[in-house]
Amino acid sequence: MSRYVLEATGIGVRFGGIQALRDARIGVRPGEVCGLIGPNGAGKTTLFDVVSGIRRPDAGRVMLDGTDVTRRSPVWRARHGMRRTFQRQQLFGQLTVADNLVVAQEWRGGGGGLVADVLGAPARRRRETARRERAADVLRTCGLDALAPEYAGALPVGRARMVELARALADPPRVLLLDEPASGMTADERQQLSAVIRHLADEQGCAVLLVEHNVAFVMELCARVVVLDLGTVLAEGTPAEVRADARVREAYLGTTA
Ligand SMILES: Nc1ncnc2c1ncn2[C@@H]1O[C@H](COP(=O)(O)OP(=O)(O)OP(=O)(O)O)[C@@H](O)[C@H]1O
Repeated sequence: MSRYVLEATGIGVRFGGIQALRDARIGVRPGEVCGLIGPNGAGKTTLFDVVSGIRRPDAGRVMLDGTDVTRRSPVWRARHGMRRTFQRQQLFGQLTVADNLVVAQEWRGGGGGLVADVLGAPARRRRETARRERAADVLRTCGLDALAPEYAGALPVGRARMVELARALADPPRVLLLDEPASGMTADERQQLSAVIRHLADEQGCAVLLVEHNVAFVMELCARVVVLDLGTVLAEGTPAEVRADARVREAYLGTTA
């Protein structure tokens, strides 16, 4: 089995008197879809924040492709192929769906700076065209092409969530972190979401880690599931192994699956 492209080990995070994470760990391999589940307050979002670089842990380390990135910024991690979405939507509501995806590629710079922007230098225009084409491709992959000219702020929640995913894909990620991607989606939308995530993992070798409260969705999509409880890993394995685990049933699944 291939090694982890993303691995966090021994992670500890404390908020005042609350030990949110204690010796927590998570790893994802290229082409793997891994689910992170657990009861409210288990520490899932905190672990996500540590992995994506938003929060520095008090203990432990995060490795990306064999490099210790524990002290690297979220931007540095993004430049090295890591993308994430958030529980709360982060789209630019006054921009169209297509423009949201174009903007997501702007961090690479346009080439030539402000002067090139103002003068409309050919290299700048070519880059803009390439970004628009890339945006159109990703929207097609996500089944969103019809929404390209719509304002992102006017979309129903399930569609907006899908656009968030599309935006995270505008620059092809090697590691994708999805926080509650299916929340607010209809059953059809969830199915479409699953298909896009599977395509990313299977065809592009992307490593996907997702936090999701919809346990049925996780169990169907993910090859491996990690269960967090009280800030530490309670169990880990295939969906069938996790479902059969007595401690997991007692702490979590007993009431939800
Ligand atoms: N900024 C913060 N300040 C203080 N305590 C926090 C903070 N963020 C999280 N916590 C606490 O840390 C623990 C883990 O929270 P976290 O949000 O990571 O859990 P979660 O598993 O994502 O929960 P949920 O499923 O409800 O989103 C909880 O006890 C929470 O109250």
